[in-house]
Amino acid sequence: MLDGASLFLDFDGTLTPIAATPDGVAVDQDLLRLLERLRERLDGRLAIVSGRSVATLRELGFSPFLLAGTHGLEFARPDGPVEAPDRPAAVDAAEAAFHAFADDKSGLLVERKSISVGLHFRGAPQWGEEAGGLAADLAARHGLQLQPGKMLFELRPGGADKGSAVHALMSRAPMKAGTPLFIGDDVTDEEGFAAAAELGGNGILVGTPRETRAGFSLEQVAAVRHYLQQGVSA
Ligand SMILES: O=P(O)(O)OC[C@H]1O[C@H](O[C@H]2O[C@H](CO)[C@@H](O)[C@H](O)[C@H]2O)[C@H](O)[C@@H](O)[C@@H]1O
Repeated sequence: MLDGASLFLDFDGTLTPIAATPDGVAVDQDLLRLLERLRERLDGRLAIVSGRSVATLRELGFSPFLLAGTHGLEFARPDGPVEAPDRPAAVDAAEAAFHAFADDKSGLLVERKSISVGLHFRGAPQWGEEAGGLAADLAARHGLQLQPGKMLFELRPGGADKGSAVHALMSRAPMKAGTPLFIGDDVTDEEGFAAAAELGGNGILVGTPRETRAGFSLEQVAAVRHYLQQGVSA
């Protein structure tokens, strides 16, 4: 399936196991070398499509790759400038409200991102329902998009998702020369799977089986790594 593919890779939960906190993830040199070799084999048709900001993806080591960050709101060519909307004042207001809710509750964490903000409750799942209610209220009040994730509620500007990112990248070189294959684990990856299918490609869901628009599955991050390694050596 990798032959002739334009490969779209999610990051958290796909290329690296889920960690207790956003800062707890690590990107090893073996992974970066593997992705570089794969990109070479695919004539450049490899992109990382993540909920992380482009700035964070670059801090993690992905500067030399084609990137779509913040769930399709930001784009950057390898080592090139970042195309992104400005951070709206509404996101700052939501961030302040998240802090007012979270700062006196052990285990909750507010993640400030370039043009969005996340409220993580992995360290305090008992607050998940209330955190979701707050995030929904703030989304409605400030005209923001509510993006649920894994033990996480994010608020961001609307108008894009991982599906629109796939469509945008597939309209340009180098990705447009291949058939899209989207690999991801999260609900936010479903739009990516759907877009890949609309364009004649497919998706691979990583992790616990669920209703999905992906046609294939891999059970865990280690299996993704193995699959990509096979793609390089085939
Ligand atoms: O689209 P992705 O690359 O999968 O990014 C989605 C979000 O991932 C991060 O949060 C998730 O991973 C954390 C580290 O493993 C984990 O602690 C958290 O519970 C998960 O929700 C990241 O922090 C977010 O900014 C991304 O949007």
